[in-house]
Amino acid sequence: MASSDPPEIPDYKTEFLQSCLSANVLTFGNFTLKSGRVSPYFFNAGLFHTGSLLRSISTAYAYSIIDFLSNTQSPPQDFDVLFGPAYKGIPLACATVSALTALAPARFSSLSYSFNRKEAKTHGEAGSIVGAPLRGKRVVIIDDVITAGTAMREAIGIIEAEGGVLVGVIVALDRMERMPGSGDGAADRGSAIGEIRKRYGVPVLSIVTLDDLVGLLRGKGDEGDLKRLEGYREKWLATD
Ligand SMILES: O=P(O)(O)OC[C@H]1O[C@H](OP(=O)(O)OP(=O)(O)O)[C@H](O)[C@@H]1O
Ligand SMILES: O=C(O)c1cc(=O)[nH]c(=O)[nH]1
Repeated sequence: MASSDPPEIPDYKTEFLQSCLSANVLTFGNFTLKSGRVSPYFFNAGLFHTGSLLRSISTAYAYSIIDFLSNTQSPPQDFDVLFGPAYKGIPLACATVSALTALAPARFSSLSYSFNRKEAKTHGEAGSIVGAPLRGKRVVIIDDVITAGTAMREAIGIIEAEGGVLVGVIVALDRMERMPGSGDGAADRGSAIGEIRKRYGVPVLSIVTLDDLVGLLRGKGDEGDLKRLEGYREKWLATD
C-alpha cells in the first residue's frame, strides 16, 4: 500500500458505508443540523427502515462492540443495557441487542434494551422509560451521530436520574467535528465525542468516521460532493 493511500478498514465497515450510500442514509446537499451548523452531508438513520437495512446497521454496531471488547482489557468488559435515546436511537437499540445475541448468544442473551419517551406517559405503567429499568445497571448508549452532544448529554442525564451507570457510548458515524458553540472559530476546539470521553471516562465507539467516508468516496463518488465534504472537514475538524 502506498503511504498516501487511506488506511484499510475492515470489510464490515466498508459494507456498512456502501449500504448507507445506496439507501441514501448518507446524503449530500445543504443540511441545517440540530446545533444550527450547516453541513454539506447528513446521516439519516431513519432511512434504515427495511428488514435488511436494519439488519445491516445493527450487525455493524454489533461487530464494532464485539471488536472493541475483544481488543481491550480496559473496562467495560460487560454491560447490562443498551439505551437508545428517542427517537432514532430506539430501533437501533432494539435491533442491536438482537444482533449481538445472534452473533454471541453465550455473552449477550441477557442483554436488555431501554429507551426514553420524549413526553412522559401519565396513565398505565406511566413514566418515561420503556424496556429495562436502569437502576444499578451498566448502560451503553447507542445513537446515530453526535455533533454538539446535546442529545447525548440529555441521554446521560436520563440514565443518571434513573440510577444507571454510563459505561460506554456507540454511534454509527463519528463526524469528527468541533463542537458547535461560542468558540466555533477557535482552532483548539475539541469534539463532543472527546468531551464525553474526558468527562465520563468511558469509551465512545463509532462504526465509521468521516475519514472512512472520504476515503471511500475518493475516486468513486461525485467530485463536487467530495470537494465540499473535504472543505467542511478542513473547516471544522476537531483537534481530538
Ligand atoms: O449532538 P447533537 O447536536 O445533539 O446532534 C445529534 C442528535 O441529533 C439528532 O437527533 P434529534 O434530537 O434531532 O432527534 P430524533 O432522533 O428524534 O431525530 C441525531 O439523531 C442525534 O441524536
Ligand atoms: O447534527 C445533527 O443534528 C445531525 C447530523 C447528522 O448527520 N444526522 C442527524 O440525524 N443529525
